Amino acid sequence: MNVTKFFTSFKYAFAGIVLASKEQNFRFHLLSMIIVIIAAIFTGLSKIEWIIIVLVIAGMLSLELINSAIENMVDLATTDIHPLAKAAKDLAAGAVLIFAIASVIIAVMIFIPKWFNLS
Ligand SMILES: Nc1ncnc2c1ncn2[C@@H]1O[C@H](COP(=O)(O)OP(=O)(O)OP(=O)(O)O)[C@@H](O)[C@H]1O
Repeated sequence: MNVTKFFTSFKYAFAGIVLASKEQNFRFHLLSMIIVIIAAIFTGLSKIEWIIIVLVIAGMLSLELINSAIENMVDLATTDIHPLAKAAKDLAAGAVLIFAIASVIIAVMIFIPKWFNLS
């Protein structure tokens, strides 16, 4: 195993996250993540609820990075207006939207019963 190559790939992966942090959508997700973590700390979650929250946050941020990567690849492939370019970008954006909706539903299912003593 090449240790130098292994750590270099970490450097590039981290550069990707830094690059994404300049985008408005990613910053919105980062802000949401901070709010959710603060809410989770004050609400008091079980271990399994924390696991779900961590998975949802990681999934959301990862999906946003993949969406940005697809947008960049499409822009690199063509500067023309093309239905396939539109489809690629819209499909990626759709994937982000589906996960975002699921994340909100999961957050509501975890937090609301605790806040209003419904569980
Ligand atoms: N080359 C293209 N051909 C056809 N439609 C395109 C093309 N590029 C973008 N579009 C359409 O315009 C929309 C906005 O494109 P844009 O490149 O601004 O992406 P975006 O989703 O707004 O990304 P960002 O997160 O950078 O704002 C896309 O979702 C797509 O529907």
